[in-house]
Amino acid sequence: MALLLIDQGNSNTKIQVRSLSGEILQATQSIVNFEQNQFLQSNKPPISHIALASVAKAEAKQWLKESLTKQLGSEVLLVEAETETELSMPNTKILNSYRDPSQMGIDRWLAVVAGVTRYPNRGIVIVDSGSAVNIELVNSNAQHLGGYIIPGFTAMIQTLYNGTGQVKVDRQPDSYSVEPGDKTLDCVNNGIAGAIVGLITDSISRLTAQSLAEDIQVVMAGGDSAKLAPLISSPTEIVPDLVLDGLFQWFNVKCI
Ligand SMILES: Nc1ncnc2c1ncn2[C@@H]1O[C@H](COP(=O)(O)OP(=O)(O)OP(=O)(O)O)[C@@H](O)[C@H]1O
Ligand SMILES: CC(C)(CO)[C@@H](O)C(=O)NCCC(=O)O
Ligand SMILES: [K+]
Repeated sequence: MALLLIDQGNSNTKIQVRSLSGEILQATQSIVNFEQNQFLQSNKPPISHIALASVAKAEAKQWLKESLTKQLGSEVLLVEAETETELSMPNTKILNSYRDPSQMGIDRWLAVVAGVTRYPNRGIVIVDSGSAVNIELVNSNAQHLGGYIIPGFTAMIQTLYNGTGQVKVDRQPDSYSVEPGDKTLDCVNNGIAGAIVGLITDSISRLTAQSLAEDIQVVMAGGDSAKLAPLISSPTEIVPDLVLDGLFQWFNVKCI
């Protein structure tokens, strides 16, 4: 018996097959063609449960849900953000800041589930830098204090490229700097890196002030985390599969 976990983002869909005890048996970054998908056809042990966390457009989510049921013959459990979620550790539940949790992207909530599971009783700032960058502030009582959503690096570059006559930067550097630039390329790249790093740094300061904690842990996921992490002065851990880890924790508590 195995569990299929899916994180459908706005650009990529990450997938893992795990045993019911959490061991990762298979992992892949994308599924394009279900009918020919070796990944889903070669599964041993057979998949008994499917959990889907999606922030994609309604049609893409529906297509994925239907394709999975057709291909694998199991119902798909569609996971959604909620007011509070019990964790596997005793007496720990995470509390949502959203008045209407149905408006919160499930990837954000699962990142909080995974972050608190990794760092219970600790103030955490979670940064997921993908198509969008979202930042979550969580205090040491597992209360989500709110967060931020800004365009990702690529989206910011594209906005300048499309919206101006002369700011035609079309590539990102291999590493980020926040030094003031002396040519267009550096002004744009360092400016965008500075905007993201500045918001992360401000989030750390806010959480420190609000929760009277000094040892804030930063947890990062998403395509830009390796480039952003060196610019953050607080302890930082990169957890590439943070959302899938959270999805497993969620399933483990609710369904196993
Ligand atoms: N080699 C790379 N290839 C693609 N993107 C990269 C690479 N290196 C860094 N990036 C950055 O990673 C971002 C994509 O990150 P990620 O793969 O986490 O996005 P995503 O899965 O589309 O996010 P979402 O969950 O929002 O859909 C790009 O916007 C880009 O800024
Ligand atoms: C912010 C993103 C795009 C990050 O993937 C996603 O979590 C989302 O679509 N959220 C919905 C809006 C919200 O969380 O308030
Ligand atoms: K993101």
